[in-house]
Amino acid sequence: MTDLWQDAMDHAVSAARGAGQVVREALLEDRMVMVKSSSVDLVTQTDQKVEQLIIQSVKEKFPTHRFIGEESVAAGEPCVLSDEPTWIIDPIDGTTNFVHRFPFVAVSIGFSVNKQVEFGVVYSCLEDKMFTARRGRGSFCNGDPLQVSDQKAIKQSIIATEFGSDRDPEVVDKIFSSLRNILCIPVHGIRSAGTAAINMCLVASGCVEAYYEIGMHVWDLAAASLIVSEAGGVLMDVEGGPFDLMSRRVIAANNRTIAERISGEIQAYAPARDDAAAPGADP
Ligand SMILES: O=P(O)(O)O[C@H]1[C@H](O)[C@@H](O)[C@H](O)[C@@H](O)[C@@H]1O
Ligand SMILES: [Mg+2]
Ligand SMILES: [Mg+2]
Repeated sequence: MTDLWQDAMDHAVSAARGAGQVVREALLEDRMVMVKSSSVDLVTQTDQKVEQLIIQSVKEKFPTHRFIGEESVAAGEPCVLSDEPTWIIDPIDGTTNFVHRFPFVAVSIGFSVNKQVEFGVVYSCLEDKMFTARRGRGSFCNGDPLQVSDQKAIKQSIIATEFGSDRDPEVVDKIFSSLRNILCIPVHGIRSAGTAAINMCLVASGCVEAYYEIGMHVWDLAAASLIVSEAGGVLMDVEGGPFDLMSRRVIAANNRTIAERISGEIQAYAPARDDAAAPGADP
């Protein structure tokens, strides 16, 4: 059976590869760092350039498609997930890593129709790993199939998380309280790659059993969420409900038991949703 979105997915893979080349070249040069919501929420000209390169190339081939791009939203574009075919782009996931040359940086391209992710592409540019997933057809890394870990015991698990860019002491207290609870289960270890997309691809690859975070955005999650679920993993809200792409909260795990155990240890809070300012969104 022909796949309606195969052409778009092929384009996403080639756009991500091209973007990765730009990112690698930029790492050899001086990087001018700017800030967005706070002094630790970083952006560079490379983030902006890569996003524009991807969007322009898509517009030429798929002129009716819509976009949610991290740097476009930062520049004032609306963040609307409609039923229309929508490209959800994080040009550099791991900008802080990129700025410091910490070697985990990804280009993330998700594609949704009817608010459902149809394919996801995460290119870990420095490792040269191309993670892909097509809904219903599995997840792959450089063409090899991915499968989540079969570990059932959280006490024999590695859990990934991130600290984000919110430095409100109350939020930081909650982050540390959750981390303490999970570490003291006890688990084998806690890891942070510095990019949500790569953390989730590590879950899909079976290297870590779960990843959780509050505060990242739809562009960090869209592509990798499908890569996790197509590798056999589960996605859940941090309070145990269904995963919501726009809620800025996620647990991605190898199985439901581990996801639920983590959810029981998290001190949850609710940052403003990605669609909070969208027309018709709940206040
Ligand atoms: O801003 P970038 O580097 O695209 O994305 C990062 C998120 O902003 C941050 O909240 C998260 O902790 C980090 O993992 C993510 O990749
Ligand atoms: Mg990101
Ligand atoms: Mg980014």
